[in-house]
Amino acid sequence: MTTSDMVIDAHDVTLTLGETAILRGVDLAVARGESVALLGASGSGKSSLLAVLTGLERASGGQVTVDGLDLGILGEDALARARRGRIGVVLQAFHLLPTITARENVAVPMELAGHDDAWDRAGEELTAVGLAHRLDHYPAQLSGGEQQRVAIARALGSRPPLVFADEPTGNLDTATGEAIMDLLFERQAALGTTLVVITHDHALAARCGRVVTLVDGRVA
Ligand SMILES: Nc1ncnc2c1ncn2[C@@H]1O[C@H](COP(=O)(O)OP(=O)(O)OP(=O)(O)O)[C@@H](O)[C@H]1O
Repeated sequence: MTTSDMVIDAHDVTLTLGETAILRGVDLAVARGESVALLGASGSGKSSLLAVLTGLERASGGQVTVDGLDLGILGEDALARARRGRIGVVLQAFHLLPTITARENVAVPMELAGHDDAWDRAGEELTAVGLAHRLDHYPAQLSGGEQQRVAIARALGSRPPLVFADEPTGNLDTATGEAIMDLLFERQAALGTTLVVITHDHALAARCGRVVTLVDGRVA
């Protein structure tokens, strides 16, 4: 496989905050269209690695390339643009804006990513995740599972090549969580998206094509 087939190509990544070595030489290569679980116990460094791979935190050492862009050499503005266009994120706690509707929550990031037809596409995305009847609802009017469906529509709406799902079922009961993962994998397969699922849940991790385990800031 060539480097260009890799959506994530990280070499010897270190992250040191204060005196603490948090990531200690992480190597991670994820191919286009792959689904990979990043599995690890609490404190193993999953969130820190996510922050580095999404450009929210700069690595202290090593090289991080995402969709062909070397994050280490980008300025802040270019990093922010890269995040908007290339990376979608589904978080555990939904993180929808409470004062705007489901449709607006999906449309706003699409507009920021430069899509002229964001409003129509937001409607289509929400329909694709089974929420055609909830377009004008505010987050507080939606169940936890429905809010997570909105979060999936929002993350995949701009068709980023790479989507991270950080404990995407964490706030949900088992059946709802499984339905959310079914939906996420279904949309990933339909769109050919690369998906990285960050989790401490072995059963969830096993549903991904490959499992990468982090132990104490290193890939085990
Ligand atoms: N700003 C910081 N300064 C110093 N240490 C930190 C900082 N942020 C995180 N850490 C430490 O880095 C280690 C990894 O934390 P991280 O949040 O990445 O782990 P995690 O695997 O995501 O854990 P969890 O599943 O509990 O969210 C932990 O020991 C944590 O205490």
